[in-house]
Amino acid sequence: MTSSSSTAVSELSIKNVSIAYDDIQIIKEVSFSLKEGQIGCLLGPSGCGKSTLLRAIAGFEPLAEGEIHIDGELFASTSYSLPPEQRQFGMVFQDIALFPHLTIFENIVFGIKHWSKQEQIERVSYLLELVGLSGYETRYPHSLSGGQQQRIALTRAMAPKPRLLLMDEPFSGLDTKLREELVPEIRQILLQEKMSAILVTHDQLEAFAMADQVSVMSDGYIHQTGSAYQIYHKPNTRFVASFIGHGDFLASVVCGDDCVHSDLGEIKGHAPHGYDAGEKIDLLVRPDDILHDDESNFKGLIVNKWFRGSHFLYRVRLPSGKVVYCFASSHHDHSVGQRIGLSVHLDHLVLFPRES
Ligand SMILES: Nc1ncnc2c1ncn2[C@@H]1O[C@H](COP(=O)(O)OP(=O)(O)OP(=O)(O)O)[C@@H](O)[C@H]1O
Repeated sequence: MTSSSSTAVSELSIKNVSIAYDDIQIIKEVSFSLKEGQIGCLLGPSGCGKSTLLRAIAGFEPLAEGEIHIDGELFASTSYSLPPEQRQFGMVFQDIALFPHLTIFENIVFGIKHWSKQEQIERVSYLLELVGLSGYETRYPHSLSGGQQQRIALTRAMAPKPRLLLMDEPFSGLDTKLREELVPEIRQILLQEKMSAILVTHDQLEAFAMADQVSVMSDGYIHQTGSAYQIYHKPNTRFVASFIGHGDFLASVVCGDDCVHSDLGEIKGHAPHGYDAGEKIDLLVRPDDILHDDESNFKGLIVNKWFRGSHFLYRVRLPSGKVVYCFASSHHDHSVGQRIGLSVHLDHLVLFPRES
């Protein structure tokens, strides 16, 4: 086999997949697809089933229901499973697991030893340049920093030109600063290689920085699959609304086809919301919907505050007694117990049926 015999771009389709351990359903009828060359993310709290779903895609878990296809070809169903080694997928894990006794070159060619020597040399040289580590061929893993080792782990997984790259919390062992640098860098590398990939993470900022589409999971279900913008601004369930970013639900009443009456007064949206006048609903309010404004007569009492460098995040008690988040520029340093002016910037109404 030569390097040209495998493809680096694939479309993945997960249809109605369920997975069970000892009759306990862990993954429940999940469906999503990933276009070729795109990066998807499975995002959710610990124990929601992200790794289980990723392992099933890799071929390590049997399906209790559903099908997995790559480019229209059946990879797994309840009665069939293409063996993992025949799927041509690459994998990167949190535990970097480079072989310590092998050089960087030997680590990277591990999955392409059947290629000709010349092809191996060209592939390693190309990939090392891509990840900014040209000339590291003869070094050993212990002489590399954590970020460099993770880049090599990625390089090793990409070397055979996998049809799909699966990454399970690959950045969680790295410190925050390094992660912030490395994540967008790796996204660029994957885009440049047009490599389809799926990232598992519980960190939403990492998901936002890496993925074209994010599937938000909870308790074995996928609640929503969409862009970072969609899941933040147009969450389709209460779970997504509260898991992604900060937010509060204000018990409100519909007062027209594009407006609601809430603790913030009457709020008019820019589009019809689909609820009937008089209906009781909950309105999602994000910190960036309520801004500190010295000129405003609408006041809130600060009950908590967090300095975030570029801004302050305040918890403020509204005149109604309800407590909400509020954004302020970092120069507006007020104390807990102080009353500050608030202005409401909310015209995209996200409403949910009232919970009793
Ligand atoms: N081999 C197994 N046998 C039985 N139950 C398992 C097995 N592997 C995982 N589970 C259970 O399945 C559920 C989902 O686990 P999974 O590791 O997929 O979650 P996760 O979202 O990746 O969590 P984390 O972010 O903590 O890694 C958990 O309740 C876990 O205890």
